[in-house]
Amino acid sequence: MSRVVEIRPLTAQAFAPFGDVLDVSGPPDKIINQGLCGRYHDRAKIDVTDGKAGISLFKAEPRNLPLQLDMMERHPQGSQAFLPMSMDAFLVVVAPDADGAPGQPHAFLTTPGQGVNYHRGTWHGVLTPLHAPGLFAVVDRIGVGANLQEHWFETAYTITNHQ
Ligand SMILES: NC(=O)N[C@@H](O)C(=O)O
Ligand code: NI
Repeated sequence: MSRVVEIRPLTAQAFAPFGDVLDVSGPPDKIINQGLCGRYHDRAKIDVTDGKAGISLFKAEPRNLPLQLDMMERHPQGSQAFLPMSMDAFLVVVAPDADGAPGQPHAFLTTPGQGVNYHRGTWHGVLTPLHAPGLFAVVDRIGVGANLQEHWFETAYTITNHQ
């Protein structure tokens, strides 16, 4: 079984088993502010137990491709959304659960301005910008107690895009 994962363009359909895609493709749900703003209303499921939803900022180092994926993680007590604060694509890696560990990873490239919201318990790679400044707003659980399960692969996957 190849440990090479090809990056594909992110689509809401392909990502649906793992979470929500946030973007302004298509018409807005509401026009507000005297017709000067489109509201894309309630587009992601925030799901938190034993705590509250909070907004944090992440400033992450950009990575180069191909990427060695050594670890995936999940948050059993809450969803986690990454909303870019720059118009740069970033890498999103997710996997189904396979008996308590990540199954086959899937790698996606966002389009500039797209964000993602991992559903509670979705295996994912850590935030992986591909361009500076790597600045994101993050909406996730603020609470006490552990909310992070990591899985370190014995053999890393290689995340690549041949473009
Ligand atoms: N641990 C943390 O706050 N960040 C990770 O959850 C991540 O997905 O980047
Ligand atoms: Ni996370």
